[in-house]
Amino acid sequence: MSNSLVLLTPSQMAEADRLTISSGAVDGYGLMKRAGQTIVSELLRRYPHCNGFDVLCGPGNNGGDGYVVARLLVEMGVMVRLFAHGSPRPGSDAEKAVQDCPIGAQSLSQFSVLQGHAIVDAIYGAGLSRPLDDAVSRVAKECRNADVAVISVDLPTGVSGADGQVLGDAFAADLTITFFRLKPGHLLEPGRELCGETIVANIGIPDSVLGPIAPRNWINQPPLWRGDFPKPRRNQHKYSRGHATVFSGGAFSTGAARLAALGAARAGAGATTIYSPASAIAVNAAQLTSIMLAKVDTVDDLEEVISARAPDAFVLGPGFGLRRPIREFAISILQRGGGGTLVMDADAITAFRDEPAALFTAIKGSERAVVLTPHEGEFSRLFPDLIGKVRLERAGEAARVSGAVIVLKGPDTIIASPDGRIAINANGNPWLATAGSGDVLAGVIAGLAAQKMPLWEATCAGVWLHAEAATRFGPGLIADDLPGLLPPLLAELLEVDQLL
Ligand SMILES: NC(=O)C1=CN([C@@H]2O[C@H](COP(=O)(O)OP(=O)(O)OC[C@H]3O[C@@H](n4cnc5c(N)ncnc54)[C@H](O)[C@@H]3O)[C@@H](O)[C@H]2O)[C@@H](O)CC1
Ligand SMILES: [K+]
Repeated sequence: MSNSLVLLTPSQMAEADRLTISSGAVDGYGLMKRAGQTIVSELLRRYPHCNGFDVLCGPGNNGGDGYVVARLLVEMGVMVRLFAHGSPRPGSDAEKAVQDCPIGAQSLSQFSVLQGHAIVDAIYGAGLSRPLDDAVSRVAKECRNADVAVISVDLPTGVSGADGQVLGDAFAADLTITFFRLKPGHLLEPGRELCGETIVANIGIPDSVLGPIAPRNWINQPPLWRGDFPKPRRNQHKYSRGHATVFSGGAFSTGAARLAALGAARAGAGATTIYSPASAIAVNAAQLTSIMLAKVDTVDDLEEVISARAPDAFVLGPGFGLRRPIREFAISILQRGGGGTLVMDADAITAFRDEPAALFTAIKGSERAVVLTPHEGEFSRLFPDLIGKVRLERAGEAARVSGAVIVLKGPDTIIASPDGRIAINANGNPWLATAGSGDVLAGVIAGLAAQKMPLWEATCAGVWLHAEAATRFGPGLIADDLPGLLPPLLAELLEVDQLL
């Protein structure tokens, strides 16, 4: 699993600093000087024409980075105005940085925006622990409302590195420079938006510190799961490649199932079948070519089709409707042995709002693995106890409570495994906010799971592929386009030139 995709919480980052310092490789002030040096290089490269920099320093090490930046800029003859909020603890690295800084600081309360100056925000970073006080909020607001470039050190002051939430108020940066690894707050909204462009600087912390830290959060990018991505083999037949199935809604709502089925088939399932109620068979039949069709109205019908040809994956929920026996279908699939995966989306999630515990018990007692793909509304129906917690915590807790892989959908989709691993998706885009796109996603995940890709990895891959397809298509995307956009992405992932 790729080391470069690791996300570190602020406390894990503090541990990375501590391990680096205790290894003797570099001391704390040395790390701070390297951080300051990197920031200054970026400032000079990106803002060569500004009249000067206003460096705003807090009382901790984030402020310490700011004092190093101010010193280096002054030494280069650049105009600097320095503003301090609180003073560093005696004996701290930040205090050393103050002592080495050739210019004095005014109080932050004296600050007002000066046209032509860029702002270096070094008030709080990883140590932010409570809402900003009025003095800092006022400056954050003034900078947000002014036409001025803001460069934030580590994180925009006010944004929590742990979860991207705003504590009281926050700066909105054009550029955020963080160190060693991204933090969840750089990817989770609203933090991501407030960071502007984010870059990760190497300040000499060795990758070896990640061993003892054992991180559990990652950015969702192909190196996270490429090694598990299903590779077709010459000796496979269609069923051994993986059989995915999708439950259709009634005659007036069959499209969602077809979108999911096409998603599964394009993701590489060798065979895909739609289980349709008798009332919708004619509508489905008229629209399907390579996708197979079977009649399923009752739990008995379901048992029969499963016995005839045990599927590797099921998609239940999209367009299904709540008046038909959706809970019974879910429970029947879970209680029947046979392995494989059940992807539950939309109505399949909502159907259990009055008895979520019954679903979780069935999932935990089942031989099958489950993925739940709720958006926020569906999530709160199934996990009302978790309302009020931040998204990252909610997704992780929901996975533990339910025993399912959770895809908490949004601009920053989170994929949480019951074993505690979490990936945050970073390639989401506005084009995906279109009817039916979630149905395709459920199908793609089922298609990958049907090929025996490990489930959390399959889910991460599905979320990434789905978003990447939309990004490459851009404006005008409708969900019908998505399955057809997958082949070139698969070709890249599989490096087909080398495969055959
Ligand atoms: N050796 C290290 O640990 C390194 C740390 N670095 C910098 O150090 C930063 C973390 O430093 P710190 O842990 O000192 O934390 P911060 O500098 O972010 O915060 C300082 C302290 O302010 C107080 N505080 C937090 N929120 C507050 C609020 N809203 N109002 C008033 N006071 C508040 C807390 O007691 C906190 O410890 C990173 O963001 C990074 O910029 C870098 O210099 C690289 C090396
Ligand atoms: K900051």
